[in-house]
Amino acid sequence: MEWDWEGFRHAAAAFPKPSGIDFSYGTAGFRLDASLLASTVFRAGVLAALRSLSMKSATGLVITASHNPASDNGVKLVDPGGGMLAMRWEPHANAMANASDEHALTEVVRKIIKEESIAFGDESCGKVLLARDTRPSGQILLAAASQGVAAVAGVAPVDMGILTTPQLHWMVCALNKDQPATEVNYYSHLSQAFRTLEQLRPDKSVRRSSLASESIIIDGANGVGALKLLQLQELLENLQFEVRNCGRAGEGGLNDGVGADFVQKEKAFPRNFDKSDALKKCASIDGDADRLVYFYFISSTISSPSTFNLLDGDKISALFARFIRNQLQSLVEDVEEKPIITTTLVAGYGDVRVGVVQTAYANGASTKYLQQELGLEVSLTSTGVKYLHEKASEYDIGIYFEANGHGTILFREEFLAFLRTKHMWGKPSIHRLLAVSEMINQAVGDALSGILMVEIVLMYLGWSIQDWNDIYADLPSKQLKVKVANRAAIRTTASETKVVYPSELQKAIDTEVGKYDGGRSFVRPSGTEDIVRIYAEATTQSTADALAQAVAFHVYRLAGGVGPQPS
Ligand SMILES: CC(=O)N[C@H]1[C@@H](OP(=O)(O)O)O[C@H](CO)[C@@H](O)[C@@H]1O
Ligand SMILES: [Mg+2]
Repeated sequence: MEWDWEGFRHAAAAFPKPSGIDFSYGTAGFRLDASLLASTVFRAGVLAALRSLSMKSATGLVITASHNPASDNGVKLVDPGGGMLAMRWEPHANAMANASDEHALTEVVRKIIKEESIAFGDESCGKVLLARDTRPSGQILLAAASQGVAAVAGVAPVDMGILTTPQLHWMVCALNKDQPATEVNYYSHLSQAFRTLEQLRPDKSVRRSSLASESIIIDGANGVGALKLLQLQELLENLQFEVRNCGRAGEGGLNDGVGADFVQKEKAFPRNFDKSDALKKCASIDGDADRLVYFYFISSTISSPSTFNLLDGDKISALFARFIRNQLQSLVEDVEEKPIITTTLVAGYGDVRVGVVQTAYANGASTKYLQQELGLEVSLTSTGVKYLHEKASEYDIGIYFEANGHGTILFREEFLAFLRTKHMWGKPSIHRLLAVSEMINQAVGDALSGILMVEIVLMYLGWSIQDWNDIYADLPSKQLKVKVANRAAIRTTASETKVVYPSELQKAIDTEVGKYDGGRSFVRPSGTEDIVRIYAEATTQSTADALAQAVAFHVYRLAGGVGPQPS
């Protein structure tokens, strides 16, 4: 098959790059005001098509700006395994997005084809699955991406319509395993696994604690996830949830005072929730349904003030880790002698490596709980799901979550194959682990499958949301942002916990940390905004606040702060 370069240039010329913008494939793809994105998504379509040819498998592309305002949009690329675009290809994405015109773009594409040894022939055929969230700009941008895919010889775009980001990841993964890449199959997979886990509950009569409630109220962020939750609900007999903020008239706009990012950052009710929901189990997902947090409110009494309780990604991770650990423990023959299962010797398999992956933003109390209470190995990576996912895939069972609520549980294929051959052992824990691997999205963090997992674990334990919250108390923490002239001026090491440049900055942070009992602080340049983030933890809220303030001041002073100086 001949590449029609003239046709390619012609197609690209219809999507001129806006001048004066430097596009960057950040922590999670390109994201910007929607009016500036047509050229970028066309080019992302071209890249997804090239990646498909290079891997001889289907890839994916989703138009979304997640928790950002409705006027923004963005594009995320999905690799054949269902994970995010291989980091090695990100420079290609940047080079293409920033090519000045169709001629420069053609040169960049030729270079990528050569570097990646992409072959074109009659037999070469690729496929790119495309989806979008509910943003008004989505349809036009998806059409641009589709034209980008079609501009590459031998690659077909397939429009999957409106989906959550994790649904598209799941479908790319399914398609490449020759399974039906349909929404119906996604729901039936999740709901079937949920039912299996319900049936495998050890003691169905386990008494729920007083606050345990079957029902759950979910804030859908007025986005795509809300619509999909309603579809999922139809297949679940024993799990009731009420979805608020579905984008109905009068409920407000996408991500506008609603959604997981809002709830996690503000530690406050999203719109359409209030004090009348006291003691109810509530959850919130983000605008593309790849993040999940839980929360509940306790009203004030004569002796205590009201509290808004957030159960973030760290707490979800701890709950999942506890469940996985318990299931594995019952696979070990001499449980008594092996109460701690960082590695568990399972007859016929050997050491099962279980690990939990966190970033430096994980609350110190969660790390302590995982290590000391559960006896699990905890690894630290840089911020960004792509790093956590990669690390988690090194384990037989790897649990990863960012504090913001994005995460999942990954099972190594060899370990699952082993479990499948051991069905005859008759141990329910084998069937439970297999069902969890079917229910929880193996491609990427998925709020929908996350909700099912949280609910089933609470059901097993007979726990209320408050019981779950009480597994550990978060250390008081504070996050601040400082605007600097050039965020690249700060360089870090040790999974972003130490500054290497400017070196005086780390010395100043160490001095400040030394002043506070139990203090911890680090700074890093954001990968999604033009700022430096400051994180501080201490034994009281006022000392955590003071430590964060002091460190923010040093960032401003030593790393080229602009605008108002932190006090
Ligand atoms: C502290 C924080 O929440 N950082 C977020 C944020 O990245 P930054 O590089 O910190 O801007 O957005 C990322 C993409 O959604 C997410 O992966 C990450 O956890
Ligand atoms: Mg998201």
